[in-house]
This record gives sequence, C-alpha cells and structure tokens, in this order.
Amino acid sequence: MTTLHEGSSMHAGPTTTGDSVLVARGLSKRFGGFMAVNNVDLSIRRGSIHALIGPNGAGKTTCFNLLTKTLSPTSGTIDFDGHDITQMRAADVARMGLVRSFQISATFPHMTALENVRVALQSSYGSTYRFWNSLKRVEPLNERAMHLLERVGLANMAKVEAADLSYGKKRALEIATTLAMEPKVMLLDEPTAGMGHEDIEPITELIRETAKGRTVVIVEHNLSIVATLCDRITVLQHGEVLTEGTYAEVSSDERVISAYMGGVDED
Ligand SMILES: Nc1ncnc2c1ncn2[C@@H]1O[C@H](COP(=O)(O)OP(=O)(O)OP(=O)(O)O)[C@@H](O)[C@H]1O
Repeated sequence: MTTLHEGSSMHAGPTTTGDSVLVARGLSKRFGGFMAVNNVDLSIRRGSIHALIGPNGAGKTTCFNLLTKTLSPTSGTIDFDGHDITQMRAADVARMGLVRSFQISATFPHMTALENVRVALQSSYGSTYRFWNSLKRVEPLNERAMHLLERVGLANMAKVEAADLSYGKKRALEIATTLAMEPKVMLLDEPTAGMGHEDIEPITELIRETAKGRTVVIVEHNLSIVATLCDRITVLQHGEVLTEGTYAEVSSDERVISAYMGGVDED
C-alpha cells in the first residue's frame, strides 16, 4: 500500500498565473438525506495536473461526476473557461473541451484500435452521418486517428481489435479516444485502477505527456502517482475540502494523515 510520504513532486509547484479554467463554487450533492459532496469550492488552474484525493467515501467520484456533468448538483455552480456550465449537458461541455476519459471509451471491442479512435473523432465533429460517408472522406480521419495512436504508443497496434489489447493498452486507447475530442481539460477517473505494476509507469508517462498544453483533473488512489504527476492536490473528506496544496504540503498536513489513518480500517 502506498503511504502519503512515498514519491516526490517532479513539478516545480503550482502554476503561478492564477488563471483558473474550471471553477466550482459551493458545489453540493445530496443523495436522499446524505450529503455526498458538501459546499465544495474548487479552482483548477489552467495547465496544471490537479488531483482529487481522499479516503474511501470522501466524495471524490461524486465530485468528479459533478464536474463532468454526469451528475447534476443539488446546489452550487461550475464555470468552465469563463462559461457557467452548471445547467449544461455532458455532451455539450465535452464539445466545449471539458472531456472525461472513457466518456467515449473503447466500448467497441470488435473494432480495431484505429476504428475506435476514428469513431471518437467522428463524434467530436458532432456528426454521426459521417460514419457512413465514402472512404475518401474517411481517409483524413484515418490519418488523424493514426497520429493519435502514435501519441499513445499504439501505432503498431492500429489493426488489432480493442478486445485483444492488454489492459494497459486498452487504457492507452481510451486516452487516444479522449484526445480525439481535443480536450482543454481532460478528467481521468482512476486511470491506473486495476493495472499491473508493468502498466502503471507507461500510463503515468502517457498522462504526463498528454497533459502538455492542457489541464488534467485526476481522481487517483495511488498516491505515489499523485506525488510524481500532480501540481496541485485537493483532499476531500466527508464530502468537504479538507485542504489543498502541493503534494509536499498536503502529505505533511496532520489532518490529512489522520484522515487517511482513519480510512485504513474502512478498506
Ligand atoms: N448514487 C448514490 N446514492 C447514494 N449514496 C451515494 C451514491 N453515490 C455515492 N454515494 C455515497 O456518497 C459517498 C461518497 O461516495 P464517492 O463514491 O463519491 O466517494 P469516493 O471518495 O469516490 O470513494 P471511493 O474512494 O471509495 O471510490 C459515499 O458514502 C457513498 O456511499
């Protein structure tokens, strides 16, 4: 199990522009009588890799689902790139550039890696009819899809069916399909979950590489990945923000240590 003190940030620290691309104010989600997310303020700096961490049941996934518009908040607002997106649909904010990975996932196991990325590209253009268009029109999409496969290290597997890819390569393919949407902000929900040790490093490297020129928000249980990858970390507990800072700051915070110690028994 990873401890809070493993790893160290390879980034210089938070970006200093103060320019936030994604801002949540007073975000809350009630399930029945239970507040899973309670009055959360979040400010994601443009160009940063920002993690949401916290012990089991802290509200990370609920918060993530609110940010990606998979869930509607009970109260609060979300601004993306200067627009109030609180009432918008996930598909519309995805077209604006707020994209969750696996939103358009490799859910076509019997299509090749290339075909999967091509479908994602077609969706990102918002016109499914192109799917049935002539081969001539599909050709530029193939080139773009190949380029994306190259970026995630799958160029030599373009013709392999998604079902036949290893778990780590499937995740890489999912990142390629996400990149097809040209996200300004890419949100990744536990990208290394269920991965063997051998896949974790390449996927971490891939996230670092694809984060260049964009913002990444990540929910991740593996704290050594958070330590090496993330500029900024928000720690949630009982649906509320416990603290926020660099990994060095949050990992030395007594409240965070005790929140995690409390969480160990729940595992
Ligand atoms: N649809 C739902 N209905 C009722 N309660 C829910 C629902 N979704 C989440 N919860 C509750 O909200 C709380 C926060 O859950 P959430 O999944 O957001 O936490 P988490 O930090 O992602 O946890 P984990 O690390 O275990 O994945 C939990 O107590 C959970 O049981």
